Amino acid sequence: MKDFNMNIQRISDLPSLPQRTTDSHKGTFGKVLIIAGSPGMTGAACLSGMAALRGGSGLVFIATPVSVQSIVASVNPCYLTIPLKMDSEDQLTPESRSNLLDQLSGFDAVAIGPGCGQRPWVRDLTLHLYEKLTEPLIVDADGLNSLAAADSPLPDPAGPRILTPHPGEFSRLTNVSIKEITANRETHALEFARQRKVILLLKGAGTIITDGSRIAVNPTGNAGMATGGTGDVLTGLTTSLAGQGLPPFDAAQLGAYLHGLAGDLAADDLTQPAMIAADLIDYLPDAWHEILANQTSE
Ligand SMILES: NC(=O)C1=CN([C@@H]2O[C@H](COP(=O)(O)OP(=O)(O)OC[C@H]3O[C@@H](n4cnc5c(N)ncnc54)[C@H](O)[C@@H]3O)[C@@H](O)[C@H]2O)[C@@H](O)CC1
Ligand SMILES: Nc1ncnc2c1ncn2[C@@H]1O[C@H](COP(=O)(O)OP(=O)(O)O)[C@@H](O)[C@H]1O
Ligand SMILES: [Mg+2]
Repeated sequence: MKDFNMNIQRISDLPSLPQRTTDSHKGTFGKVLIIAGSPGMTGAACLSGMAALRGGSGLVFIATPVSVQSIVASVNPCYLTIPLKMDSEDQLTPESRSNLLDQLSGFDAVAIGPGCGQRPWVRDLTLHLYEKLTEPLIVDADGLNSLAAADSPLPDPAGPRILTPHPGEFSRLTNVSIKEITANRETHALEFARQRKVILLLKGAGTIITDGSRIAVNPTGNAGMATGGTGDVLTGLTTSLAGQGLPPFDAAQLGAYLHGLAGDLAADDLTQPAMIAADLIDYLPDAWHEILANQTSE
């Protein structure tokens, strides 16, 4: 039985936004960590970090391999970076791993996966965080591929989890073909979220957000967003909203809505063929304007 009780018809259907009182400070809007990037895929780390900033986070940290830390850090001065040091087996050195894990409780939300590559350290860290992290964890891209490659069945997670696969990543996670997933998106999404006790955000035209019982189909977005890096932007945005204290379902739903709205505004100005993922970052302020204006007027 399909339960589409969460379709957004009006902006006022959206989850409530984090409120900004005059005495707010950086800590009010969350401190988030995004574990992302690798040689050749530093863009994914930068895009998700910048999206988290434009999502309203107070502080954004990007943990990235030390070999690309200066590249990532050079792209935007507003986020901070944490170096990940690897050993000869391409695992985190014990010092680097404990340094990172010791800091985790200080973050309000953590993301792993964009541009990480399918490396031993990514698999080890993703599985550890997925099982043990008590804060919200957003798993995307190579984090999802790590979960899919896990030998044993996924454990029940210790905290809220938001998984953000596109159909290709979801096919790896479920061993269901992309064709079958695309033909029965809601059924497969509901079942996965219910079985794994996670929030699933299944990307595509009409992104689905479900916790296994509620389901929302995102009405914003367009085919101009079929360009590399737009999913990395969504990861940053969703992580930012979760880090600002939105319940995970709401963070995913509002993240998808804002992301697609920025895409629609970008397409109006730039055309669908010409828009790129970085434009979504530039159009997020306009998307926020539209949502904030409507929230006060309705
Ligand atoms: N500038 C950068 O640094 C970028 C880095 N990226 C990273 O590249 C890595 C690989 O991710 P990719 O997604 O590119 O590669 P994947 O191999 O995971 O996924 C691409 C394949 O998934 C399938 N697919 C995706 N969306 C689909 C849909 N809506 N319907 C049907 N099939 C669909 C297609 O077969 C497609 O070829 C990730 O770590 C990602 O974060 C990408 O995000 C692109 C930009
Ligand atoms: N035709 C489309 N209509 C609406 N949104 C789309 C369309 N094609 C792609 N998108 C959106 O673009 C993003 C692509 O994510 P993903 O494939 O992970 O990109 P990347 O990994 O390159 O960053 C998703 O949010 C998806 O919903
Ligand atoms: Mg992606």
